[in-house]
Amino acid sequence: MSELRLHAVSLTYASPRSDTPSVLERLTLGISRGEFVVVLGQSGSGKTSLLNVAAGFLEPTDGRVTVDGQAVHGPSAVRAVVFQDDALFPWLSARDNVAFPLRLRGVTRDERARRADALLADVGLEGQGDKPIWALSGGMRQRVGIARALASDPEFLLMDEPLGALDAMTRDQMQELLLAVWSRSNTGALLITHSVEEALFLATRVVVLAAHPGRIALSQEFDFGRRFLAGEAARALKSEPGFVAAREELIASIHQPYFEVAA
Ligand SMILES: Nc1ncnc2c1ncn2[C@@H]1O[C@H](COP(=O)(O)OP(=O)(O)OP(=O)(O)O)[C@@H](O)[C@H]1O
Repeated sequence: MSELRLHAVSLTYASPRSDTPSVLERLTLGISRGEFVVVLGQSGSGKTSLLNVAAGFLEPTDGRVTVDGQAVHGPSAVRAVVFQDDALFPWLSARDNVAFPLRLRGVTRDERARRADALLADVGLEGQGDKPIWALSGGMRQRVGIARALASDPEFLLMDEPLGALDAMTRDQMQELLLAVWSRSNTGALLITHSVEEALFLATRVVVLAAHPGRIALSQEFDFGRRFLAGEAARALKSEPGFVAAREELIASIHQPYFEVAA
């Protein structure tokens, strides 16, 4: 089983001051294919920094990042990233946005269009390929972003607040879609969110970061998402006593002093 792993990763942003504190300190975290890891933590606890290190956008100051034990440096198609603001090319159609990574890989024009349309259908946008980006709603744009990330056939899907800008109803629908896409694509997912409910619903494992310096304060497994995929209703799961109790415990843990655990 393929694994993306951060080994004792520390990160300090370059600063002229020598006493700049670490943003991440000796943080160890593994994400296997088939796992859905969701990271919670107070603002400034280092969540985005952690994702940027995992994606290869930032090189750790200390420690290392591996995929299947092999050290990785820099971004790669194996670790696809979905951003909060979708980061699409506004002058291209939905299809051409999704096809873009395929174009970089030299896939022929017809094959690109065929695969892009299939990926759009996978995220519920069948027949919408010709639409320009500006004609799509926020939720639809985010779906195009997810389809584009999947186009490179990644092993890992890294998502920084992908649903943060959406209204509550669209966000609920997109959570369900994310679970379906994750399950079908058999990727390892790493998602950052400020929503404890979203974390609980999606995650096979929730990781809470403690701040200053960013480190893992809590790592706990859940199965609400898997139960949803097995046919249970989302609303029923989210109002279950076990879900509500876990939500309250996670909220409390985000605001507490911590001891360190390895994930
Ligand atoms: N490019 C940068 N240069 C210097 N410091 C940075 C940079 N990016 C982030 N930081 C600092 O690193 C710390 C962690 O930031 P990060 O964005 O990773 O936290 P976060 O948990 O994602 O926060 P939020 O929930 O508000 O998005 C913060 O103190 C932030 O000010």
